[in-house]
Amino acid sequence: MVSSRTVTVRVPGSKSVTARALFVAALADGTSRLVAPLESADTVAFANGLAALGFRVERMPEGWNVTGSPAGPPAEGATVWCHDAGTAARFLPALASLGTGRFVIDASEQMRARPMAPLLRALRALDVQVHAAEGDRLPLRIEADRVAGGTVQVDAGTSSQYLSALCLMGPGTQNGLTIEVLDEVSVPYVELTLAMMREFGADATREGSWITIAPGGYEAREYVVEPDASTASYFFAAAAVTGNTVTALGLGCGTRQGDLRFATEVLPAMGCEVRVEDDRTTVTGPARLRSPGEVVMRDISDTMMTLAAIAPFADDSVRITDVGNCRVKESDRIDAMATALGACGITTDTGPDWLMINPGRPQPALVETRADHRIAMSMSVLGLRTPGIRFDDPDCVRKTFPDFHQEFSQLQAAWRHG
Ligand SMILES: O=C(O)C1=C[C@@H](OP(=O)(O)O)[C@@H](O)[C@H](O)C1
Ligand SMILES: C=C(OP(=O)(O)O)C(=O)O
Repeated sequence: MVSSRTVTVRVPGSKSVTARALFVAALADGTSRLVAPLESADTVAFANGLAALGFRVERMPEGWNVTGSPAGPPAEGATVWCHDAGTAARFLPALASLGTGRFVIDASEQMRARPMAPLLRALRALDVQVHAAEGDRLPLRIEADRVAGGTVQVDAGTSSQYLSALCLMGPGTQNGLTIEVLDEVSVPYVELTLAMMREFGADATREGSWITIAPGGYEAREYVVEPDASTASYFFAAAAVTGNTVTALGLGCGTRQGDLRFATEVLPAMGCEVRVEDDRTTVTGPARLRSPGEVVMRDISDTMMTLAAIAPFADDSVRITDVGNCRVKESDRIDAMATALGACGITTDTGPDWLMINPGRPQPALVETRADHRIAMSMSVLGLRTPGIRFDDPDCVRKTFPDFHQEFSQLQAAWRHG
C-alpha cells in the first residue's frame, strides 16, 4: 500500500443516460445534440439501432446529433441488431412498436439468453403483435401499427428495463399510458428515466405503483451526458483498497444515477472518507477496510461485483443480499464472482439472491470473465493488491469502457510514481 495520493478522473459518459437520451431524441420534434455521450459497444449498438429504424444519427467527436421523428420510426420495417446491450434489446422493441411495418429485433447469444417476457407481455397487452423465440426471448418479430395506449401492467422484478422501455414509449402513443408496476428492481433507473423524459418536455408522473404518461412527444434539445456512476465505482473502490484518494469529476450531489450510492453509502460503512460536492465526489480509503456487514444491493446491483472484489480486504465477512436478478445479466454474476474469487483462493458462499465473501489474501489467478465487462473491471480492483491477476477475455470491457485497462494502469502508475 502507498500513502494517500490523490488522482482526479473523469470517467466516460453514462451508458444509461446515453441510451435514454438517444431514445427520447429519436421521438422529439427537431434535432437534439448529445454532448459527451458514452462511445462504447452498447451505446454504438443503440445508435446503430436507431439508424436501422430510419432515424438520422450523426456521431461526431464533439457530440451526437439525433433528428427525431415524433410519429415513430421512419423506416417501414427493419432489422435491428442489439449486440450484447440490455438497454437496446429492451428499449428498441418499444420504439419499433410505435412505427408501422415488420421489425426484427435480434442480438448476440449472450443477450438472446436474457429474459424479455415481461416486456413482451406488456406490449401484447397494448395490442402490439410480437412473435418471439422459445421462452419469449430474442429474436423478436414485431408487426407494428402504431400504439393507441391505455393502461398496462408490468412486472419489473427481474429488470427495470422493461418498465423504462414502456415509460419512454409513452409520449409516442396516441392516448398516453398508465402503467401499473407489479414488482420492481433497480428503482433508481426508473427514476432516471422519468426525470430525463421530463427534461425533454414530456409529462410523466409517478404515484406509488402507478405511472402516468401523457401523449405529445418530446422536445429536442442539447443534453450533456454525465459520467457513468457504475464505471466510477471501480475508481472509488481503487481508492478504498489502496488507502489513496480518488476524485471523480462530473458526478456530484445532483446526480440521478443511483450507483453513486456505492460511494456515498457503501464505502463510508467500510471506513472510507467520502465527500460529495456539486460537481465531484472524492473517496479516500482507510488503513484497513471494515466489513459493512450485510449490504442490500437491490437498487444498485451493477456495483455488487465492485463490492465483492474489495470484500476480501475487509476485516470480516461481507454479505451482499437481494441481488437475484444479477443471475440473468451478462453472466450469472453471483456465480461468476464466486468463481473468480475462488480462483484467487477466497472463500465465498452463495444463495439464490445473495453472496457472502470471507476475508483473505487473494492469490494470482487467471480470471474467467464470462464475457462480462463488470467481472473484468471489478477483479482489476482486486488486482491492485494482487499482482498476477489476468483475464481470459480482457477486451470484454468494450461493452461500456473500451479504454478501461489503459486508464486503470494510468491510475496505478500515478500512485506508484506520484
Ligand atoms: O436501465 C438501465 O439503463 C439499466 C438498468 C439496470 O438493469 P436492471 O433493471 O436489469 O437491473 C442496470 O443493471 C443496467 O446496467 C442499466
Ligand atoms: C447489466 C448491464 O447491462 P445491460 O443490462 O444494459 O446489458 C450492465 O452494464 O451491468
